[in-house]
Amino acid sequence: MSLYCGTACRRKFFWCYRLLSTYVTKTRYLFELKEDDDACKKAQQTGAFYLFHNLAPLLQKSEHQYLAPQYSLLELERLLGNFGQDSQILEDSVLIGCSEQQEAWFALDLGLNSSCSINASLQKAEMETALQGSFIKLTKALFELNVKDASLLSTAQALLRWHDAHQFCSRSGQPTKKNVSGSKRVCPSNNIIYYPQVAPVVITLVSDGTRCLLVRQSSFPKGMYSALAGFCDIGESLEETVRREIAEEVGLEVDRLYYSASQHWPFPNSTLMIACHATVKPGQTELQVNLRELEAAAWFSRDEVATVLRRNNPSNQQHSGAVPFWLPPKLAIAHQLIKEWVEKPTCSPLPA
Ligand SMILES: NC(=O)c1ccc[n+]([C@@H]2O[C@H](COP(=O)([O-])OP(=O)(O)OC[C@H]3O[C@@H](n4cnc5c(N)ncnc54)[C@H](O)[C@@H]3O)[C@@H](O)[C@H]2O)c1
Ligand SMILES: [Mg+2]
Repeated sequence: MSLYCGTACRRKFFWCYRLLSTYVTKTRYLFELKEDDDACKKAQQTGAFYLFHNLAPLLQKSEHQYLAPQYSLLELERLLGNFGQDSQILEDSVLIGCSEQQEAWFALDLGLNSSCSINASLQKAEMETALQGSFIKLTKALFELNVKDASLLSTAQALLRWHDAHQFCSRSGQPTKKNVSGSKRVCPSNNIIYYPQVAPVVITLVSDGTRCLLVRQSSFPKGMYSALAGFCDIGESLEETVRREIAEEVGLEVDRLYYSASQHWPFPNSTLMIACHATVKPGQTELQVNLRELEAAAWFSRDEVATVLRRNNPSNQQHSGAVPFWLPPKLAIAHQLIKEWVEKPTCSPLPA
């Protein structure tokens, strides 16, 4: 096919373009911004910025939840000017998404010490006053954000953290340079390209048919039980990770395995949580808890779990000195997995 195919072809392209869904158009636009530094710089002119300070997002408290305010490039430049700061810090911003109307969204950390920002450590309290908000740890705020902001800020924090931790090439020791969107970093001395990393983690709700297995680590908030989770080792398939983790942590052998859903999880670093249901053979349910990994593990009936899901707020629970039993909050995939088990006793098997 020749490169130039005339009016008919242009018309065809026009119709193809018109037929693209909003989702596809948005995805193609984001792809262009990731690849093309000039296009991304242009998008910053009309884009919106979310602010962080040492990886804590700037939030404003409304009646029942936190809201994440956005700022235009002009507003940011004015703000930086008021604080006597160089607008060079804007080069540290990372692309985190865009609206359906193709307004690009960026995240910028005003408190991290980055190689390309001269005065990166701005006064936190003064910034908060000027911005009429507070920089709040994501571990505290995540569950009080709407779904869209929770997802955007999780992505933003993961990307900002990755850039902060990958300032130097692990081969040459030289400073790496980020592209405008922040989708990669390159070592100018040897052209090695570094891409943001995600660690795959499986999270599995094990059932014996009538009961499910819930576990707790000593690091969990008091009284909270969750499904069993573990990082994938190099060389493993997801199925192998599930079998190994369950054997390692509670001494059980998996009989059948079903995929459920997945979720990006920002804590403690960026992980991709892959959620599964698993069953063990009837009669092979005796737990041998690995106390190096877990503080406790136990079987719970459907009724017990359903009751806890209905009143799942530790502070609402009336208890006479006893530690309340509760489950992870709605936003966590563990919650969705447990709810799915309570509502749908049988799940469809993983497609071959
Ligand atoms: N979103 C949810 O609903 C949910 C629920 C439970 C756990 N999680 C997340 O799952 C993750 C893994 O759970 P776990 O702690 O039981 O895993 P785990 O059972 O694999 O134990 C953690 C240990 O694995 C090792 N490890 C191997 N690869 C690692 C890597 N890439 N990063 C960090 N440590 C690594 C470390 O020694 C670490 O102490 C945790 O980060 C936790 O935040 C999320
Ligand atoms: Mg684990």
